Amino acid sequence: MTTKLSVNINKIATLRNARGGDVPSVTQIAIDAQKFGAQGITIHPRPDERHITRKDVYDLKPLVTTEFNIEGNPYPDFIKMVLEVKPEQVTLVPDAEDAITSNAGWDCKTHLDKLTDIVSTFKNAGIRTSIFLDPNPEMVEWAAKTGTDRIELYTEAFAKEYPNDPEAAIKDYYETAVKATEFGLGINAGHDLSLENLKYFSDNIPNLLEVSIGHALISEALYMGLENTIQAYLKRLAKW
Ligand SMILES: CC(=O)[C@@H](O)[C@H](O)COP(=O)(O)O
Ligand SMILES: NCC(=O)COP(=O)(O)O
Repeated sequence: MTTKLSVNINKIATLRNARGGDVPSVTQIAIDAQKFGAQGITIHPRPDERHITRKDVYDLKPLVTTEFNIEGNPYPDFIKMVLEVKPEQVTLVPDAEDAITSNAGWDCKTHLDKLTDIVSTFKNAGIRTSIFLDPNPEMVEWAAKTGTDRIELYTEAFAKEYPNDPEAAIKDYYETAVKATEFGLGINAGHDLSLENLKYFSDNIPNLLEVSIGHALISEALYMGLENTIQAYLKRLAKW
């Protein structure tokens, strides 16, 4: 089983918004990223529209011919928009409106009733659900109780520790992935994954279905070009 690469294009919108026009075009990048081999497009429309706007979400829907993954904190407006757009997947992320970026996974035990209700709403609409989760094996059981299809391993801690001690960096993620498989949950991963750390991560996490990567990938594309960068990521994920 090869892990799918979903390219997060938030940072294209960041650059576009810097001048208020349509350069670079978020929609054209989505088309081209898929042409270059991306197996999904991920966006994270935040309430302040710092990068991806609501308009982007609707504009992108007909253009994503691979898999469309919309991430966000399930505020009522977010839920309404996702139900209207109907992406292949929605990823629930518990970040505060003013957070500089996503910075934690869900406490599924504390928020069990809320998450169960939201997961059910999306699944009844035919949208696959994924819950952003810290690498904590004990949280997997609570994630499973929500009825979610998948978890997304929040990989910032791995990315930070990997250069110093790869085995220590992967340990909790491996154990969480094993537990997720035991509970029948699909496994996604994302946040701060890069060309440097991705192969080690994907080689050591069993049953990894999808990685969503944006910040590093778009930054690396400034030097290598988008097509070369996407191809380099796909090579890291290939299981020869
Ligand atoms: C959930 C996650 O870790 C990232 O997908 C997040 O979307 C990054 O958001 P920013 O691009 O706003 O940093
Ligand atoms: N879910 C993670 C994602 O979509 C991209 O995170 P990052 O690569 O921008 O840190």
